[in-house]
Amino acid sequence: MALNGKIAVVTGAVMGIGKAVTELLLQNGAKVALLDVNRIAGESLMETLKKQYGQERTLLLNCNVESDEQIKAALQKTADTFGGIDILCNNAGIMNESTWERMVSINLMGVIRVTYVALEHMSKLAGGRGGVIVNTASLAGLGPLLNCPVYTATKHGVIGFTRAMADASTASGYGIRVNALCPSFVQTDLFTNVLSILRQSSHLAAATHQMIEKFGVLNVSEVADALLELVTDDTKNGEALIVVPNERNYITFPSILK
Ligand SMILES: NC(=O)c1ccc[n+]([C@@H]2O[C@H](COP(=O)([O-])OP(=O)(O)OC[C@H]3O[C@@H](n4cnc5c(N)ncnc54)[C@H](O)[C@@H]3O)[C@@H](O)[C@H]2O)c1
Ligand SMILES: CCCCC[C@H](O)/C=C/C=C\C=C\C=C\[C@@H](O)[C@@H](O)CCCC(=O)O
Repeated sequence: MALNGKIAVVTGAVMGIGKAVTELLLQNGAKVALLDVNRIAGESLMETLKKQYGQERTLLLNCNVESDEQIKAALQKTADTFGGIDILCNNAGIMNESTWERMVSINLMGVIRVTYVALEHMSKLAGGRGGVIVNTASLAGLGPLLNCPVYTATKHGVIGFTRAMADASTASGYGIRVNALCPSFVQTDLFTNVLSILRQSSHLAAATHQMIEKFGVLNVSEVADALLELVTDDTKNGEALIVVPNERNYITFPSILK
């Protein structure tokens, strides 16, 4: 998929990975609707983006992915403003085991909610143009992070949902590719905040720090570049792309599961 003129929706767009994804999509000629709950950071980012990319290529929408009503309004506003939706980046997510039910509602259910509403705009069966959906999972979606079992479950769920939706799209003729992005640790507020929480539960902190040593820490640009590959490579559907520093690999799932 060539990005010039394409219309993208990014959730969790104003900080961290989502901000880097938004900027990379704009650099490649797309229009971007930024969906987020952080108004202050969003308004500050929009000032920068409008100066760099003009007034017409970005749209900031206050949207909590826990709210079906807000999601429907945001995607309708995007379609009305830009003329449709070609790309969806389900990126919004949190890491807080002490509010695990909210984390499930955002990390997994949020991906499901936004995907289902986006199908009404993107699917060729609904009069859409087709397109691509990339869900930000995690390396913790492929293997356990012992200090955050519920987070691990949400990311495993994102990958399962992604692969099932990819198969459903192919079988149904939606014309939509659906892929998962699985970064290791990334230098963002989410990562920094978790490290500070971990200090309070030292019995697991050591093991987590060993994993950080093992997998390394990515910068957000490396993650955004990997997402761009999933968006632009029309051969990718139902894939899970692992991203670690200086390396990217597509996971091969057991053939019995294909
Ligand atoms: N940082 C990492 O180590 C890492 C690694 C792998 C995957 N991930 C995943 O990447 C995604 C982005 O994480 P990040 O590290 O950039 O985090 P971040 O905290 O830097 O940014 C997350 C963004 O999502 C927004 N957000 C949070 N809850 C929301 C909601 N209910 N509705 C809408 N927006 C909401 C926040 O306001 C923020 O702008 C998450 O899904 C996370 O699980 C992060
Ligand atoms: C503590 C910060 C939370 C960040 C969450 C974010 O999604 C990042 C996750 C990054 C890496 C996850 C790694 C999971 C690894 C498991 O699959 C397991 O294989 C680890 C085994 C480690 C070892 O000792 O070999």
